[in-house]
Amino acid sequence: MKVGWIDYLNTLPFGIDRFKDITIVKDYPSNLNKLLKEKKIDIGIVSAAEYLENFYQYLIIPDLSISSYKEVNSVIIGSDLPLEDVEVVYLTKESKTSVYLTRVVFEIFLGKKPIYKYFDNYKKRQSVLLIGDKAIEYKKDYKYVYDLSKLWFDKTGLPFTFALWCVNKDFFLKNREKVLDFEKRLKQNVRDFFERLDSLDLDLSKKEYLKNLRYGLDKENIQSIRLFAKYLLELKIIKTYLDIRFTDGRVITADGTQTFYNFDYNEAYHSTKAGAYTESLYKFTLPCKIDKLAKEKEEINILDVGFGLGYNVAVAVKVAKENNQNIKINIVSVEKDENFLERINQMEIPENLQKEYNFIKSLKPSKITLNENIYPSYTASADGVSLTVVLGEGRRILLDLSKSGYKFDAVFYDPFSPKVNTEMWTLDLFKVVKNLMTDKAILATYSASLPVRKGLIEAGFKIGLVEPVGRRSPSTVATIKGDIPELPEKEKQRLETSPLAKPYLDPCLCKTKEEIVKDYQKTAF
Ligand SMILES: C=C(O[C@@H]1C=C(C(=O)O)C=C[C@H]1O)C(=O)O
Repeated sequence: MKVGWIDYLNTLPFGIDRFKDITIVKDYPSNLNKLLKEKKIDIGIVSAAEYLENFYQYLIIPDLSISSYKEVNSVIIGSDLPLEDVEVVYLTKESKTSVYLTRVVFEIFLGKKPIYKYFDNYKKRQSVLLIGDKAIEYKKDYKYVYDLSKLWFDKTGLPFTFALWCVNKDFFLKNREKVLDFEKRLKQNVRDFFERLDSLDLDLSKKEYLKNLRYGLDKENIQSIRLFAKYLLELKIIKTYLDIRFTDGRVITADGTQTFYNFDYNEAYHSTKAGAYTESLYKFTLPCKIDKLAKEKEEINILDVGFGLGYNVAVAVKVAKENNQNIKINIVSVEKDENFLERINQMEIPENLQKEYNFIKSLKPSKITLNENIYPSYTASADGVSLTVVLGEGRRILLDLSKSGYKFDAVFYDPFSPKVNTEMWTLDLFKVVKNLMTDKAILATYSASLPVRKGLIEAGFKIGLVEPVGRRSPSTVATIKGDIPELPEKEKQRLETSPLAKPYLDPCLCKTKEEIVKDYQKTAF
Protein backbone atom coordinates (compact mmCIF):
# COMPACT_ATOMS: atom_id res chain seq x y z
CA MET A 1 0.00 0.00 0.00
CA LYS A 2 1.47 3.36 -1.06
CA VAL A 3 0.70 6.08 1.44
CA GLY A 4 1.10 9.80 0.74
CA TRP A 5 2.57 11.73 3.61
CA ILE A 6 3.07 15.43 4.35
CA ASP A 7 6.21 16.26 6.25
CA TYR A 8 4.79 19.13 8.32
CA LEU A 9 4.68 19.31 12.06
CA ASN A 10 0.91 18.94 11.98
CA THR A 11 1.02 15.38 10.63
CA LEU A 12 3.12 14.17 13.56
CA PRO A 13 0.14 12.84 15.55
CA PHE A 14 -0.67 10.28 12.83
CA GLY A 15 2.49 8.42 13.81
CA ILE A 16 3.42 7.33 10.32
CA ASP A 17 6.76 5.98 11.52
CA ARG A 18 4.93 3.28 13.44
CA PHE A 19 3.76 1.58 10.24
CA LYS A 20 6.16 -1.03 8.96
CA ASP A 21 4.03 -2.56 6.18
CA ILE A 22 3.47 0.45 3.94
CA THR A 23 5.43 2.46 1.41
CA ILE A 24 5.56 6.10 2.44
CA VAL A 25 5.66 8.79 -0.24
CA LYS A 26 6.60 12.15 1.26
CA ASP A 27 5.62 15.34 -0.52
CA TYR A 28 3.79 18.65 -0.28
CA PRO A 29 0.00 18.54 -0.16
CA SER A 30 -0.37 19.82 -3.73
CA ASN A 31 1.97 17.13 -5.07
CA LEU A 32 0.29 14.40 -3.06
CA ASN A 33 -3.03 15.54 -4.48
CA LYS A 34 -1.69 14.90 -7.98
CA LEU A 35 -0.16 11.56 -7.07
CA LEU A 36 -3.43 10.37 -5.55
CA LYS A 37 -5.45 11.59 -8.52
CA GLU A 38 -3.13 9.75 -10.89
CA LYS A 39 -3.28 6.64 -8.66
CA LYS A 40 0.46 6.69 -8.08
CA ILE A 41 -0.38 6.44 -4.40
CA ASP A 42 -3.35 4.54 -2.97
CA ILE A 43 -4.12 6.59 0.06
CA GLY A 44 -2.89 9.85 1.49
CA ILE A 45 -3.41 12.82 3.71
CA VAL A 46 -4.32 15.35 1.02
CA SER A 47 -5.86 18.79 0.65
CA ALA A 48 -9.55 18.84 1.57
CA ALA A 49 -10.00 20.78 -1.68
CA GLU A 50 -8.61 17.82 -3.64
CA TYR A 51 -11.48 15.74 -2.29
CA LEU A 52 -13.98 18.42 -3.30
CA GLU A 53 -12.53 18.63 -6.78
CA ASN A 54 -12.37 14.91 -7.52
CA PHE A 55 -14.74 13.41 -4.97
CA TYR A 56 -16.12 10.74 -7.31
CA GLN A 57 -12.72 9.06 -7.32
CA TYR A 58 -12.15 8.94 -3.56
CA LEU A 59 -13.50 7.81 -0.22
CA ILE A 60 -12.72 9.64 3.00
CA ILE A 61 -11.46 7.89 6.09
CA PRO A 62 -14.05 8.76 8.74
CA ASP A 63 -13.37 10.68 11.95
CA LEU A 64 -9.93 11.95 10.90
CA SER A 65 -8.72 15.23 9.44
CA ILE A 66 -6.45 18.17 10.02
CA SER A 67 -8.83 20.90 11.10
CA SER A 68 -8.91 23.92 13.30
CA TYR A 69 -11.41 25.85 15.32
CA LYS A 70 -10.73 29.60 15.21
CA GLU A 71 -6.94 30.02 14.76
CA VAL A 72 -4.92 27.37 12.94
CA ASN A 73 -1.64 29.34 13.27
CA SER A 74 -0.06 27.74 10.22
CA VAL A 75 -2.19 28.99 7.33
CA ILE A 76 -1.68 32.71 7.03
CA ILE A 77 -1.66 35.63 4.73
CA GLY A 78 1.33 37.67 5.78
CA SER A 79 1.19 41.21 4.49
CA ASP A 80 2.58 44.68 4.92
CA LEU A 81 -0.84 46.04 4.04
CA PRO A 82 -4.23 45.52 5.58
CA LEU A 83 -6.15 42.78 3.76
CA GLU A 84 -8.56 45.29 2.18
CA ASP A 85 -5.65 47.03 0.43
CA VAL A 86 -3.90 43.94 -0.94
CA GLU A 87 -3.55 44.13 -4.75
CA VAL A 88 -1.20 41.22 -5.44
CA VAL A 89 -0.85 38.11 -3.34
CA TYR A 90 1.91 35.54 -3.78
CA LEU A 91 0.68 32.01 -3.18
CA THR A 92 2.57 28.98 -1.96
CA LYS A 93 2.61 26.11 -4.45
CA GLU A 94 2.41 23.62 -1.61
CA SER A 95 -1.28 24.02 -0.96
CA LYS A 96 -4.63 23.57 -2.62
CA THR A 97 -7.11 24.08 0.22
CA SER A 98 -5.50 27.24 1.49
CA VAL A 99 -5.17 28.72 -1.99
CA TYR A 100 -8.89 28.18 -2.54
CA LEU A 101 -9.66 29.51 0.93
CA THR A 102 -7.65 32.63 0.07
CA ARG A 103 -9.87 33.12 -2.97
CA VAL A 104 -12.99 32.67 -0.84
CA VAL A 105 -11.70 35.22 1.65
CA PHE A 106 -10.95 37.83 -1.00
CA GLU A 107 -13.66 37.19 -3.55
CA ILE A 108 -16.59 36.18 -1.34
CA PHE A 109 -15.91 37.66 2.08
CA LEU A 110 -14.27 40.90 0.90
CA GLY A 111 -15.81 41.14 -2.58
CA LYS A 112 -12.52 41.98 -4.30
CA LYS A 113 -10.20 40.16 -6.67
CA PRO A 114 -6.47 40.74 -6.21
CA ILE A 115 -3.91 39.40 -8.66
CA TYR A 116 -2.78 35.91 -7.66
CA LYS A 117 0.77 34.81 -8.40
CA TYR A 118 2.53 31.64 -7.33
CA PHE A 119 6.07 31.75 -5.96
CA ASP A 120 8.68 29.01 -6.22
CA ASN A 121 11.05 29.91 -3.44
CA TYR A 122 10.09 31.88 -0.41
CA LYS A 123 11.34 35.41 -0.08
CA LYS A 124 9.80 38.35 1.68
CA ARG A 125 7.11 40.05 -0.43
CA GLN A 126 4.35 42.56 0.22
CA SER A 127 1.64 39.88 0.62
CA VAL A 128 2.01 36.10 0.69
CA LEU A 129 0.02 32.99 1.49
CA LEU A 130 2.04 30.51 3.53
CA ILE A 131 1.11 27.16 5.02
CA GLY A 132 2.65 24.55 7.26
CA ASP A 133 6.04 24.95 8.88
CA LYS A 134 6.98 27.88 6.63
CA ALA A 135 3.97 29.83 7.85
CA ILE A 136 5.03 29.28 11.42
CA GLU A 137 8.59 30.25 10.61
CA TYR A 138 8.07 33.37 8.47
CA LYS A 139 4.99 35.04 9.92
CA LYS A 140 7.25 37.25 12.00
CA ASP A 141 8.37 38.96 8.74
CA TYR A 142 4.99 40.67 8.33
CA LYS A 143 3.25 43.65 9.82
CA TYR A 144 -0.17 42.05 9.37
CA VAL A 145 -0.77 38.35 9.84
CA TYR A 146 -4.19 37.03 8.86
CA ASP A 147 -5.02 33.56 10.09
CA LEU A 148 -7.30 32.10 7.39
CA SER A 149 -9.01 29.69 9.72
CA LYS A 150 -9.89 32.58 12.03
CA LEU A 151 -11.25 34.62 9.12
CA TRP A 152 -13.38 31.62 8.13
CA PHE A 153 -14.59 31.19 11.69
CA ASP A 154 -15.50 34.87 12.04
CA LYS A 155 -17.68 34.72 8.92
CA THR A 156 -19.22 31.27 9.35
CA GLY A 157 -18.95 30.31 13.01
CA LEU A 158 -17.55 26.99 11.82
CA PRO A 159 -14.29 25.08 12.17
CA PHE A 160 -12.20 24.67 9.02
CA THR A 161 -10.87 21.43 7.58
CA PHE A 162 -7.58 21.65 5.68
CA ALA A 163 -6.67 18.04 5.05
CA LEU A 164 -8.48 14.72 4.75
CA TRP A 165 -7.29 11.14 4.55
CA CYS A 166 -8.51 9.99 1.16
CA VAL A 167 -8.26 6.59 -0.48
CA ASN A 168 -8.74 5.79 -4.13
CA LYS A 169 -12.11 4.09 -4.39
CA ASP A 170 -10.89 1.39 -6.79
CA PHE A 171 -8.08 0.52 -4.45
CA PHE A 172 -10.43 0.44 -1.48
CA LEU A 173 -12.89 -1.91 -3.17
CA LYS A 174 -10.08 -4.41 -3.76
CA ASN A 175 -8.28 -3.92 -0.44
CA ARG A 176 -10.99 -3.16 2.08
CA GLU A 177 -9.56 -5.11 5.00
CA LYS A 178 -6.11 -3.59 4.57
CA VAL A 179 -7.45 -0.04 4.46
CA LEU A 180 -9.78 -0.56 7.40
CA ASP A 181 -6.90 -1.91 9.44
CA PHE A 182 -4.75 1.07 8.45
CA GLU A 183 -7.56 3.41 9.53
CA LYS A 184 -7.87 1.73 12.89
CA ARG A 185 -4.16 2.08 13.57
CA LEU A 186 -4.11 5.72 12.42
CA LYS A 187 -6.87 6.58 14.86
CA GLN A 188 -5.11 4.73 17.63
CA ASN A 189 -1.88 6.59 16.86
CA VAL A 190 -3.62 9.96 17.16
CA ARG A 191 -5.12 8.97 20.52
CA ASP A 192 -1.75 7.69 21.76
CA PHE A 193 0.04 10.80 20.57
CA PHE A 194 -2.13 13.21 22.49
CA GLU A 195 -1.97 11.07 25.60
CA ARG A 196 1.83 11.15 25.47
CA LEU A 197 2.24 14.70 24.15
CA ASP A 198 3.11 16.39 27.44
CA SER A 199 5.96 13.97 28.06
CA LEU A 200 7.38 14.23 24.52
CA ASP A 201 10.68 15.92 23.81
CA LEU A 202 9.21 18.78 21.77
CA ASP A 203 9.25 22.58 22.09
CA LEU A 204 6.43 23.97 24.17
CA SER A 205 5.31 26.18 21.29
CA LYS A 206 5.06 23.14 19.03
CA LYS A 207 3.05 21.28 21.64
CA GLU A 208 0.72 24.21 21.93
CA TYR A 209 0.36 24.44 18.17
CA LEU A 210 -0.58 20.77 17.94
CA LYS A 211 -2.96 20.87 20.88
CA ASN A 212 -4.84 23.69 19.23
CA LEU A 213 -5.46 21.68 16.03
CA ARG A 214 -8.31 19.22 15.65
CA TYR A 215 -7.83 15.78 14.21
CA GLY A 216 -11.43 14.58 14.25
CA LEU A 217 -14.11 14.99 11.59
CA ASP A 218 -17.50 15.68 13.11
CA LYS A 219 -20.85 17.07 12.01
CA GLU A 220 -19.65 20.68 12.18
CA ASN A 221 -16.56 19.92 10.10
CA ILE A 222 -18.76 18.34 7.46
CA GLN A 223 -21.13 21.27 7.51
CA SER A 224 -18.11 23.50 7.01
CA ILE A 225 -16.71 21.41 4.14
CA ARG A 226 -20.11 21.60 2.43
CA LEU A 227 -20.22 25.37 2.85
CA PHE A 228 -16.67 25.67 1.50
CA ALA A 229 -17.76 23.57 -1.50
CA LYS A 230 -20.73 25.86 -2.06
CA TYR A 231 -18.40 28.86 -2.25
CA LEU A 232 -16.03 27.02 -4.58
CA LEU A 233 -18.98 26.25 -6.85
CA GLU A 234 -19.97 29.90 -6.82
CA LEU A 235 -16.44 30.88 -7.79
CA LYS A 236 -16.50 28.16 -10.48
CA ILE A 237 -13.40 26.59 -8.95
CA ILE A 238 -15.20 23.27 -8.78
CA LYS A 239 -17.75 22.22 -11.35
CA THR A 240 -20.14 19.71 -9.88
CA TYR A 241 -22.35 18.96 -6.97
CA LEU A 242 -20.75 17.41 -4.05
CA ASP A 243 -21.32 14.41 -1.94
CA ILE A 244 -19.15 13.26 0.89
CA ARG A 245 -18.33 9.55 0.90
CA PHE A 246 -16.67 7.58 3.64
CA THR A 247 -15.01 4.19 3.74
CA ASP A 248 -17.63 3.03 6.26
CA GLY A 249 -20.26 3.42 3.54
CA ARG A 250 -21.79 6.64 4.80
CA VAL A 251 -22.55 9.21 2.13
CA ILE A 252 -23.68 12.77 2.82
CA THR A 253 -25.69 13.57 -0.30
CA ALA A 254 -26.00 16.87 -2.12
CA ASP A 255 -28.98 18.02 -0.05
CA GLY A 256 -27.15 17.22 3.19
CA THR A 257 -29.16 14.11 4.02
CA GLN A 258 -27.38 10.86 4.59
CA THR A 259 -27.41 7.68 2.59
CA PHE A 260 -25.22 4.59 2.48
CA TYR A 261 -23.09 2.94 -0.11
CA ASN A 262 -23.72 -0.73 -0.62
CA PHE A 263 -20.31 -2.23 -1.38
CA ASP A 264 -21.86 -5.52 -2.55
CA TYR A 265 -23.93 -3.81 -5.23
CA ASN A 266 -21.29 -1.10 -5.66
CA GLU A 267 -24.09 1.41 -5.59
CA ALA A 268 -25.47 3.99 -3.18
CA TYR A 269 -29.00 3.69 -1.82
CA HIS A 270 -29.88 7.06 -3.32
CA SER A 271 -28.84 9.40 -6.02
CA THR A 272 -26.09 11.17 -4.15
CA LYS A 273 -26.32 14.13 -6.49
CA ALA A 274 -30.01 14.74 -5.94
CA GLY A 275 -29.90 13.89 -2.25
CA ALA A 276 -31.67 11.17 -0.33
CA TYR A 277 -34.53 13.32 0.89
CA THR A 278 -34.91 15.22 -2.37
CA GLU A 279 -35.05 12.02 -4.36
CA SER A 280 -37.78 10.54 -2.16
CA LEU A 281 -39.86 13.67 -2.50
CA TYR A 282 -39.41 14.37 -6.22
CA LYS A 283 -39.00 10.88 -7.64
CA PHE A 284 -41.52 8.95 -5.53
CA THR A 285 -43.89 10.80 -3.20
CA LEU A 286 -44.92 13.66 -5.51
CA PRO A 287 -44.98 11.68 -8.80
CA CYS A 288 -47.30 9.16 -7.05
CA LYS A 289 -49.45 12.15 -5.97
CA ILE A 290 -49.48 11.17 -2.32
CA ASP A 291 -50.42 14.78 -1.46
CA LYS A 292 -53.50 14.65 -3.67
CA LEU A 293 -54.49 11.13 -2.56
CA ALA A 294 -54.29 12.24 1.05
CA LYS A 295 -56.69 15.11 0.38
CA GLU A 296 -59.18 13.02 -1.56
CA LYS A 297 -59.22 9.73 0.32
CA GLU A 298 -59.64 8.49 3.85
CA GLU A 299 -57.16 5.70 3.47
CA ILE A 300 -54.13 5.15 1.20
CA ASN A 301 -52.37 1.87 0.50
CA ILE A 302 -48.77 2.14 -0.59
CA LEU A 303 -46.46 -0.56 -1.91
CA ASP A 304 -42.81 0.30 -1.37
CA VAL A 305 -40.42 -1.97 -3.24
CA GLY A 306 -36.96 -1.69 -1.70
CA PHE A 307 -37.40 -0.20 1.76
CA GLY A 308 -33.69 0.65 1.93
CA LEU A 309 -33.13 3.37 4.50
CA GLY A 310 -36.82 4.19 4.80
CA TYR A 311 -36.72 7.66 3.21
CA ASN A 312 -39.56 6.95 0.78
CA VAL A 313 -41.83 5.78 3.58
CA ALA A 314 -40.86 8.64 5.88
CA VAL A 315 -41.37 11.33 3.24
CA ALA A 316 -44.67 9.83 2.03
CA VAL A 317 -46.06 9.70 5.57
CA LYS A 318 -44.95 13.26 6.22
CA VAL A 319 -46.49 14.62 3.02
CA ALA A 320 -49.72 12.66 3.45
CA LYS A 321 -50.16 13.86 7.03
CA GLU A 322 -49.41 17.45 6.05
CA ASN A 323 -52.26 17.27 3.58
CA ASN A 324 -54.71 15.40 5.79
CA GLN A 325 -54.07 14.92 9.47
CA ASN A 326 -56.62 12.14 9.75
CA ILE A 327 -55.47 10.11 6.79
CA LYS A 328 -55.02 6.37 7.33
CA ILE A 329 -51.97 4.97 5.59
CA ASN A 330 -51.13 1.33 5.11
CA ILE A 331 -47.69 0.61 3.75
CA VAL A 332 -46.21 -2.68 2.69
CA SER A 333 -42.48 -2.52 2.07
CA VAL A 334 -40.38 -5.19 0.44
CA GLU A 335 -36.79 -5.54 1.62
CA LYS A 336 -34.04 -8.06 1.04
CA ASP A 337 -31.58 -7.01 3.74
CA GLU A 338 -32.61 -8.30 7.14
CA ASN A 339 -30.18 -5.86 8.81
CA PHE A 340 -31.93 -2.79 7.44
CA LEU A 341 -32.81 -1.46 10.90
CA GLU A 342 -29.22 -1.54 12.07
CA ARG A 343 -28.28 0.75 9.22
CA ILE A 344 -31.12 3.12 9.99
CA ASN A 345 -30.03 3.24 13.61
CA GLN A 346 -26.54 4.33 12.51
CA MET A 347 -27.94 6.98 10.23
CA GLU A 348 -28.18 10.62 10.96
CA ILE A 349 -31.87 11.44 10.68
CA PRO A 350 -32.77 14.69 8.89
CA GLU A 351 -34.26 17.31 11.17
CA ASN A 352 -37.59 17.41 9.32
CA LEU A 353 -38.13 13.63 9.41
CA GLN A 354 -37.51 12.97 13.11
CA LYS A 355 -41.10 12.06 13.86
CA GLU A 356 -41.43 9.70 10.91
CA TYR A 357 -38.17 7.98 11.80
CA ASN A 358 -39.21 7.53 15.41
CA PHE A 359 -42.10 5.59 13.96
CA ILE A 360 -39.83 3.57 11.65
CA LYS A 361 -37.49 2.83 14.53
CA SER A 362 -40.43 1.40 16.46
CA LEU A 363 -40.63 -1.50 13.95
CA LYS A 364 -40.78 -4.85 15.75
CA PRO A 365 -40.01 -8.32 14.36
CA SER A 366 -43.04 -10.31 13.34
CA LYS A 367 -44.20 -12.78 10.71
CA ILE A 368 -46.57 -12.45 7.81
CA THR A 369 -48.29 -15.19 5.85
CA LEU A 370 -48.81 -14.48 2.18
CA ASN A 371 -50.31 -17.10 -0.08
CA GLU A 372 -49.53 -19.71 2.57
CA ASN A 373 -45.86 -18.74 2.69
CA ILE A 374 -44.56 -17.37 5.96
CA TYR A 375 -42.17 -14.42 5.72
CA PRO A 376 -40.16 -12.79 8.47
CA SER A 377 -41.27 -9.19 8.72
CA TYR A 378 -41.23 -6.05 10.84
CA THR A 379 -44.34 -4.10 11.76
CA ALA A 380 -45.22 -0.81 13.34
CA SER A 381 -48.46 1.01 13.75
CA ALA A 382 -49.29 4.40 15.23
CA ASP A 383 -51.39 7.44 14.55
CA GLY A 384 -53.33 5.85 11.69
CA VAL A 385 -50.19 4.63 9.92
CA SER A 386 -49.37 0.97 9.63
CA LEU A 387 -46.12 -0.28 8.17
CA THR A 388 -45.11 -3.84 7.38
CA VAL A 389 -41.64 -4.51 6.03
CA VAL A 390 -41.62 -7.98 4.47
CA LEU A 391 -38.19 -9.57 4.29
CA GLY A 392 -37.15 -11.88 1.50
CA GLU A 393 -36.69 -12.22 -2.23
CA GLY A 394 -38.53 -9.39 -3.96
CA ARG A 395 -40.06 -11.41 -6.79
CA ARG A 396 -41.53 -14.03 -4.48
CA ILE A 397 -42.97 -11.48 -2.10
CA LEU A 398 -44.59 -9.50 -4.91
CA LEU A 399 -46.09 -12.65 -6.41
CA ASP A 400 -47.42 -13.82 -3.05
CA LEU A 401 -48.85 -10.37 -2.30
CA SER A 402 -50.64 -10.43 -5.62
CA LYS A 403 -51.98 -13.94 -5.05
CA SER A 404 -53.26 -12.78 -1.68
CA GLY A 405 -55.34 -10.09 -3.36
CA TYR A 406 -53.50 -6.97 -2.15
CA LYS A 407 -54.24 -3.74 -4.06
CA PHE A 408 -52.32 -0.48 -3.73
CA ASP A 409 -52.99 3.16 -4.63
CA ALA A 410 -49.32 3.98 -5.16
CA VAL A 411 -46.14 2.02 -5.83
CA PHE A 412 -42.63 3.27 -5.04
CA TYR A 413 -40.48 1.11 -7.26
CA ASP A 414 -37.02 1.55 -5.80
CA PRO A 415 -34.83 -1.59 -5.94
CA PHE A 416 -31.12 -1.36 -6.76
CA SER A 417 -30.52 -0.50 -10.39
CA PRO A 418 -31.33 -2.65 -13.43
CA LYS A 419 -27.61 -3.07 -13.93
CA VAL A 420 -26.95 -4.75 -10.58
CA ASN A 421 -30.42 -6.03 -9.67
CA THR A 422 -31.84 -6.94 -13.11
CA GLU A 423 -34.27 -9.56 -11.81
CA MET A 424 -36.39 -6.80 -10.23
CA TRP A 425 -36.91 -5.01 -13.55
CA THR A 426 -38.41 -7.60 -15.89
CA LEU A 427 -41.58 -7.47 -17.98
CA ASP A 428 -42.89 -10.52 -16.13
CA LEU A 429 -42.44 -8.96 -12.72
CA PHE A 430 -44.06 -5.72 -13.92
CA LYS A 431 -47.16 -7.80 -14.83
CA VAL A 432 -47.26 -9.01 -11.24
CA VAL A 433 -46.90 -5.45 -9.96
CA LYS A 434 -49.66 -4.28 -12.28
CA ASN A 435 -51.95 -6.82 -10.73
CA LEU A 436 -51.19 -5.27 -7.34
CA MET A 437 -52.38 -1.82 -8.40
CA THR A 438 -55.78 -0.18 -8.50
CA ASP A 439 -56.75 1.26 -11.91
CA LYS A 440 -55.86 4.81 -10.91
CA ALA A 441 -52.69 3.92 -8.98
CA ILE A 442 -49.38 5.39 -10.11
CA LEU A 443 -46.07 3.57 -9.97
CA ALA A 444 -43.00 5.80 -9.73
CA THR A 445 -39.44 4.73 -10.27
CA TYR A 446 -36.11 6.54 -10.55
CA SER A 447 -35.14 4.40 -13.53
CA ALA A 448 -34.89 5.96 -16.97
CA SER A 449 -33.66 2.82 -18.66
CA LEU A 450 -35.11 1.78 -22.01
CA PRO A 451 -35.63 -1.91 -21.15
CA VAL A 452 -37.45 -0.84 -17.99
CA ARG A 453 -39.71 1.60 -19.82
CA LYS A 454 -40.37 -0.92 -22.57
CA GLY A 455 -41.07 -3.63 -20.00
CA LEU A 456 -43.64 -1.42 -18.28
CA ILE A 457 -45.36 -0.69 -21.60
CA GLU A 458 -45.47 -4.33 -22.62
CA ALA A 459 -46.83 -5.24 -19.20
CA GLY A 460 -49.84 -3.07 -20.09
CA PHE A 461 -48.98 0.25 -18.45
CA LYS A 462 -49.07 3.65 -19.98
CA ILE A 463 -45.96 5.53 -18.94
CA GLY A 464 -44.88 9.12 -18.51
CA LEU A 465 -41.79 11.09 -17.57
CA VAL A 466 -41.00 13.05 -14.43
CA GLU A 467 -38.95 16.29 -14.30
CA PRO A 468 -35.31 15.31 -13.70
CA VAL A 469 -33.66 15.97 -10.34
CA GLY A 470 -29.91 15.73 -9.82
CA ARG A 471 -29.28 14.41 -13.33
CA ARG A 472 -30.26 15.03 -16.93
CA SER A 473 -32.68 12.19 -17.60
CA PRO A 474 -36.23 12.28 -16.31
CA SER A 475 -37.48 9.40 -14.18
CA THR A 476 -40.52 7.30 -14.99
CA VAL A 477 -44.14 6.92 -13.88
CA ALA A 478 -46.54 4.17 -14.97
CA THR A 479 -50.27 3.59 -14.50
CA ILE A 480 -53.16 1.53 -15.80
CA LYS A 481 -55.75 4.30 -16.04
CA GLY A 482 -54.46 7.00 -13.73
CA ASP A 483 -53.55 10.58 -14.51
CA ILE A 484 -49.90 10.93 -15.53
CA PRO A 485 -48.10 13.26 -17.96
CA GLU A 486 -48.31 12.34 -21.63
CA LEU A 487 -45.20 10.57 -22.92
CA PRO A 488 -43.31 12.98 -25.21
CA GLU A 489 -43.34 12.06 -28.90
CA LYS A 490 -39.56 11.83 -29.01
CA GLU A 491 -39.45 9.26 -26.22
CA LYS A 492 -42.27 7.26 -27.86
CA GLN A 493 -40.19 7.06 -31.00
CA ARG A 494 -37.06 6.08 -29.15
CA LEU A 495 -39.00 3.29 -27.46
CA GLU A 496 -40.21 2.08 -30.84
CA THR A 497 -36.97 2.31 -32.76
CA SER A 498 -34.02 1.85 -30.41
CA PRO A 499 -32.47 -1.63 -30.51
CA LEU A 500 -32.05 -1.32 -26.72
CA ALA A 501 -35.79 -0.85 -26.16
CA LYS A 502 -36.49 -4.51 -25.39
CA PRO A 503 -37.74 -5.66 -22.03
CA TYR A 504 -35.85 -7.90 -19.66
CA LEU A 505 -37.63 -11.26 -19.55
CA ASP A 506 -38.10 -13.70 -16.70
CA PRO A 507 -41.25 -15.79 -17.36
CA CYS A 508 -40.65 -18.17 -14.44
CA LEU A 509 -39.66 -15.30 -12.10
CA CYS A 510 -36.71 -17.46 -11.21
CA LYS A 511 -33.85 -16.54 -13.53
CA THR A 512 -30.53 -15.21 -12.35
CA LYS A 513 -29.44 -11.73 -13.23
CA GLU A 514 -26.81 -13.17 -15.60
CA GLU A 515 -29.38 -15.31 -17.46
CA ILE A 516 -31.72 -12.34 -17.84
CA VAL A 517 -28.96 -10.10 -19.18
CA LYS A 518 -27.73 -12.80 -21.57
CA ASP A 519 -31.23 -13.31 -23.00
CA TYR A 520 -31.65 -9.55 -23.30
CA GLN A 521 -28.41 -9.19 -25.20
CA LYS A 522 -29.49 -11.93 -27.60
CA THR A 523 -32.76 -10.18 -28.49
CA ALA A 524 -31.62 -6.59 -28.27
CA PHE A 525 -28.82 -6.69 -30.83
C1 LIG B 1 -3.22 23.36 8.51
C2 LIG B 1 -2.45 23.02 7.53
O1 LIG B 1 -3.03 22.19 6.62
C3 LIG B 1 -2.41 21.79 5.42
C4 LIG B 1 -2.98 22.54 4.32
C5 LIG B 1 -3.24 21.97 3.09
C6 LIG B 1 -3.70 22.80 1.92
O2 LIG B 1 -3.77 24.00 2.06
O3 LIG B 1 -3.97 22.25 0.84
C7 LIG B 1 -3.13 20.59 2.94
C8 LIG B 1 -2.76 19.79 3.98
C9 LIG B 1 -2.63 20.29 5.35
O4 LIG B 1 -1.57 19.66 6.01
C10 LIG B 1 -1.06 23.47 7.43
O5 LIG B 1 -0.22 22.71 6.98
O6 LIG B 1 -0.78 24.58 7.87
